[in-house]
Amino acid sequence: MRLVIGSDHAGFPLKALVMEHVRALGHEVTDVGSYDEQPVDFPDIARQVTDAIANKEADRGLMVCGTGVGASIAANKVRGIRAAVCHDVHSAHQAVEHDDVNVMCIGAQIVGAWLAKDLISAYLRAEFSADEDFRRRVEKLHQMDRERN
Ligand SMILES: O=C(CO)[C@H](O)[C@H](O)[C@H](O)COP(=O)(O)O
Repeated sequence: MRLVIGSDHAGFPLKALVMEHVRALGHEVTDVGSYDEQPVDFPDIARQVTDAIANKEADRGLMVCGTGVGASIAANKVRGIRAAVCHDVHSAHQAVEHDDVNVMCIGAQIVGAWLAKDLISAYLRAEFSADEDFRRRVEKLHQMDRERN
């Protein structure tokens, strides 16, 4: 899978740690920053992550900010993006299986490196279910997207 990964300053240390894990799992990673702990606004990074997905340069995204909250709010502003904060392994795979989440957001102030790696493994392993109930619900999300101003 082609993964685009981004963080703000608060997420940078954890992003640096987990990137190696993502590559070790055999995925291609594009890092859109930040590249150090200088303050940067998470919406700017979210835009780069979501652009890569919208332009089909990446299949899914991963964002790391302090809590994951700001990153998910920003990413969800973009058509076609279904972002979620996932801080437990069950949510990390079910978000994809049921809701076709394409940007997982994690908080570097909330989870440590080992849990982050487990969350990312679960997220990247998961695939959107063929179950018609889940497909119908996500289609309704697409419809809401189309109706946005
Ligand atoms: O968690 C975040 C947004 O939901 C951000 O990463 C920041 O940690 C948070 O906004 C605090 O900002 P600060 O500039 O790091 O104090």
